[in-house]
Amino acid sequence: MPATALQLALPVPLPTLFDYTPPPGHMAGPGDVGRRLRVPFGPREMVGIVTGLVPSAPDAPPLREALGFLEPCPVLTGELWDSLHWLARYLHAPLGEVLATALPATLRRGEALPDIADHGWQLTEAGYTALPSLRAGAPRQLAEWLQAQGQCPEMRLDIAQPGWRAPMRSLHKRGLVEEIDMTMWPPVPTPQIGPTLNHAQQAAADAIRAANGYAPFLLDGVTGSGKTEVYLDAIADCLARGRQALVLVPEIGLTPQMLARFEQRLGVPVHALHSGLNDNERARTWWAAANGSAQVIVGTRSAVFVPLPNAGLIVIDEEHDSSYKQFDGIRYHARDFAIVRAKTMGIPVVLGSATPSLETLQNAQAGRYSMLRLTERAGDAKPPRVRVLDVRKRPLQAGMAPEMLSAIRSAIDAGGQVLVFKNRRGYAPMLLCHDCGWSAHCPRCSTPDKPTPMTAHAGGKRLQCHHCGNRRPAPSACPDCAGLALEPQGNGTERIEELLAAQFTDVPVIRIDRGSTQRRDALQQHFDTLGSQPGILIGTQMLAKGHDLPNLTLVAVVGIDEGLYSADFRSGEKLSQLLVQVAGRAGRADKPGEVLLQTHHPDHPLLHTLINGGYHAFADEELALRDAASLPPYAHLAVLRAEAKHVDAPTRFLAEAKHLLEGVNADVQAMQLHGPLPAPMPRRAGYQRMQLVISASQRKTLHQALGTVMPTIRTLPDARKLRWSLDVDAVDLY
Ligand SMILES: Nc1ncnc2c1ncn2[C@@H]1O[C@H](COP(=O)(O)OP(=O)(O)OP(=O)(O)O)[C@@H](O)[C@H]1O
Ligand SMILES: [Zn+2]
Repeated sequence: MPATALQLALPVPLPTLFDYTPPPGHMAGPGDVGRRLRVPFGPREMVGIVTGLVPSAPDAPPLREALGFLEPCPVLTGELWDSLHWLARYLHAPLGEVLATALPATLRRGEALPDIADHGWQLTEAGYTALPSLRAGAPRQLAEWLQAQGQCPEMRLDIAQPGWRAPMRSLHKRGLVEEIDMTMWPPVPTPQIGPTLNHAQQAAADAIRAANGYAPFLLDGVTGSGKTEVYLDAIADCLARGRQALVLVPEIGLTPQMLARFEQRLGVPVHALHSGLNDNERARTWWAAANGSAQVIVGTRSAVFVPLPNAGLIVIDEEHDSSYKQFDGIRYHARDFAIVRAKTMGIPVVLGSATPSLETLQNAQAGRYSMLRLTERAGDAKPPRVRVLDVRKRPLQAGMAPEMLSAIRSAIDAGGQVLVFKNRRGYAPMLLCHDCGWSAHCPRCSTPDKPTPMTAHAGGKRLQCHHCGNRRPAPSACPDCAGLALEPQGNGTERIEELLAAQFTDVPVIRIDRGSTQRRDALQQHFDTLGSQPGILIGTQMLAKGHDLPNLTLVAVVGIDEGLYSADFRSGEKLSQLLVQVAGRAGRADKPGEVLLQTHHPDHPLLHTLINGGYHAFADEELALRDAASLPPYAHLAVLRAEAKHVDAPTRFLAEAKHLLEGVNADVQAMQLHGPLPAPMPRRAGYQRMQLVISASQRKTLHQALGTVMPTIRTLPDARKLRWSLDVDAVDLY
């Protein structure tokens, strides 16, 4: 009988699988597929996944021997296993890298499977005694909370007390708390009843409940229309059928409040998966899903890889959000992969948005998705009134017209809250010498033709490149003429904050952007600081989506003009989504909302269409334009990118790739190749960036061509020397 070898996918950038003889004493069998195996690879050790069994030919050179399995059972099985194979083929990516991306980091590194017994905490006797005399601070606050809870599992702490680990450690050191094993979940509070669904919500909920098997829905509901209530109804129905539900949300949307709301309403533990968790926590949730003990999983992009042995529903909130697309490594799109999984599992999938992506709208129009519309706001809330403010020739302060400032004043005086939106972080987008015209550029991202300005921060004292992260102190004198007339040009959120804080000393003025809100719970802390009192929030697109601030009555949009004339074909879509979403924060409860949109281009067709016809009018026009220009969603794109310190090698590599693609047989004539050309951002962090855009009207054509040439492209001599990537369905051509 010929011996059987194990075939393995390893996390290496090669499209091949690797054969090994089984570890000593093990007879390979079909049950090994999907198991993690440690193997020698070159001088190193690696963890791979068994993909199949192969007969080892007696006359072939001897294979290396595997070191050992990491556990007795497969970690990847069933539908997820099949879907990941599909994903590797679709992205033309090595299977080993795709499988590694799907696994939680600890499992990828070869650590043991997590212990999913539930750990919890409680006060000790000493803790109860010492509590009244503890100093005020985080540990005391946590101890008081624990006293009220009795015993509390860690997962509940993650939701209700974000940042609990440090104060818990401090209490633990003093013997005031102890860790306990909570194999049984304490009951979640009895589910709270939500608002009675309105007619449109009920119709949407009924349609989802009636679905049988794979059924994709677009829940297209204006901002504040109560899409979340429809999701909750669908999830409750899924739980009642004894099935698991996966909810994908954008990075920004996953707040402790949102999790708590889901848990209260569903009456079961809600398992979160997001970048704020450590690797062990992520692995625990992943494995709890694989065991079916996690019934509801709410997570950001990478949560699309959780195993769902007993799935009943997938929800993708804000389906248009760009954070669903992975921008490096394995460039998957979580929304699209979620739909593929739903199809394989034969379950409904709900895509929700007030501003659906054009891809999704086109799928709905073509009848591939059922369209569910919520055209009115829920409850008594009314849509906000939108006014365009023409600021040509107006005197501006920190980029804001006097009418804007007085509107903010009126809103505050009426007891409301104001959101000032400016999609530019920092103090000013540029530092300029008024004497000689010198300006600060990033030395790592600029080219002679295309200088990249550095953004001024801290009132102009620091410089930062928003493309590569390069930072340095601002010079005190002009490096060219030694003059002292260095001036920050233009306006970012910091400068707006400076002005508003000086003018509105009677209310809190809070800036929210990536600079001020590094930590996940910081955003909520900002909201808590504000409470329901009058005040001003200044923010970038972090503030545009998903937040429900009942007292927000005015949204002041300062400066969107940069976006109106961008070269990227998706810029109109992105800008429209951003504007509609940010406008949608106003007037979500009983107080009416107003949106003031300041621009130097009041007659721009995009603004005109959006304001008079709304997002759908824009989308219809834009879809017609895309169709005429053969752009996505009417064409399918892949971008081959390459970069190096010097531009020659990337150019040569892409030219060879192009040559190979041109050589593919005749039935792929319907394919267009653009490039090699410098990327719209031709240099970043010292690397020259080139790209080749491949497009085809038929998805199949594109994939046939890529399938034919990618294996050869990987073996080109330059492929090993360069940084390069293939991005199928690229979203950004940057
Ligand atoms: N049927 C209803 N009756 C009364 N209030 C409701 C109803 N449905 C939802 N609401 C309330 O309306 C508000 C908006 O709901 P929700 O946050 O679900 O909207 P959304 O469609 O997700 O909005 P967005 O897309 O802007 O985030 C919430 O405060 C919610 O509690
Ligand atoms: Zn830079």
